[in-house]
Amino acid sequence: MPAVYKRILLKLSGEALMGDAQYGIDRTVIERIVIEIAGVLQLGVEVAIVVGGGNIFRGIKSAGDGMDRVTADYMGMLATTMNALALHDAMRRNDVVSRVQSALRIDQVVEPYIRGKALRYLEEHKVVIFAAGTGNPFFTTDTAAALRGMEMNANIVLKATKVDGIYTSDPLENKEAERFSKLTFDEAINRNLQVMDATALTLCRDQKLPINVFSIFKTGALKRVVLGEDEGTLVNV
Ligand SMILES: Nc1ncnc2c1ncn2[C@@H]1O[C@H](COP(=O)(O)OP(=O)(O)OP(=O)(O)O)[C@@H](O)[C@H]1O
Ligand SMILES: O=c1ccn([C@@H]2O[C@H](COP(=O)(O)O)[C@@H](O)[C@H]2O)c(=O)[nH]1
Repeated sequence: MPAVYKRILLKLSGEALMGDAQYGIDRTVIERIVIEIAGVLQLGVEVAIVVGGGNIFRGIKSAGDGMDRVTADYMGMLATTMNALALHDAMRRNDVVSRVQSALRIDQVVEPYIRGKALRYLEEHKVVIFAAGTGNPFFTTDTAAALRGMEMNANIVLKATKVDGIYTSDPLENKEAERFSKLTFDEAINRNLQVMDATALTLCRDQKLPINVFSIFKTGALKRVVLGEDEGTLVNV
C-alpha cells in the first residue's frame, strides 16, 4: 500500500524519549523510535523532525520557580538540541542518514537552520532533525513543528506523544476521557484541549496543514498514520 503523504513533519515529544524514567533519555526508547522512522523511510516518505525538550528542561516551569523567563527558554531550546543529537546518534547507529540543523547558532556542534539546504536533504531522503525550536523564547516546539512543517512544504504534522490521540480531557489524569478520531481546528482550539498549544493549532489552521496526534509507544502506529489508516486523532479544517 503506498503512503498517502510524500513529506511529513514529525514532532517528537521530549517527554516520550524518557520512557518510564523521571527525566533524561532512555536509549531503548530512542532506538525503538528510530526503527519506526526507518519503516516509513522505506515507504519513500521524506521525514523532517522537530524534537521537544520537556524530558530535560521546561522554560515556563523554571520561570515559575523564579528564573528569568528568557534565560529559561534558551535553556529549554538547548535541551531540545541535546535530544536532537541523541536522535542523530541513534540514527547513525541504525544506518539512517540524518542531519541536524539548529535555530540557534552553535556551529561547532550542528549546522545552522538553512531552509534551502534542509529541503535539499529531504529530497535526498535524508532525515532532517530541527533543533532549538523556533530559536525564539516564549514559543514551544509544537509551534516550531507547525512553522518548519510549513517551511518544508510538509503534507502533515504528526505529533508523536505519550497518548494515542486527542481526548475530551487529559487521559493521563482522567480515565473517563474519550478519544476523538477526528476534529476540526476550530473544535480543538475552542475546546482548549491542551494537547498542543494554540499558536501551533492556529498556524496550521491558517495554512491548512493537517495534524495527527498519535502514540509513539504503539508499535507500527507511525506507519499506519502515514498509510492513511485510522490511527490517533486527525485535526483538519
Ligand atoms: N485533551 C487531551 N488529549 C490528549 N492529551 C492531553 C490532553 N490534555 C493534555 N494532554 C496531555 O498532553 C500531553 C501531550 O503533550 P506532550 O507531552 O507531547 O508535550 P509537549 O510539551 O509537546 O512535549 P515535550 O515533552 O517535548 O515538552 C499528553 O501526554 C497528555 O498527557
Ligand atoms: O521555539 C521555542 C521552543 C522551545 N522553547 C523552550 O524550550 C522548552 C522545551 O520545549 P517544549 O516544546 O516544551 O518541549 C520550552 O518549554 C521553552 O522553554 C522556546 O523558548 N522556544
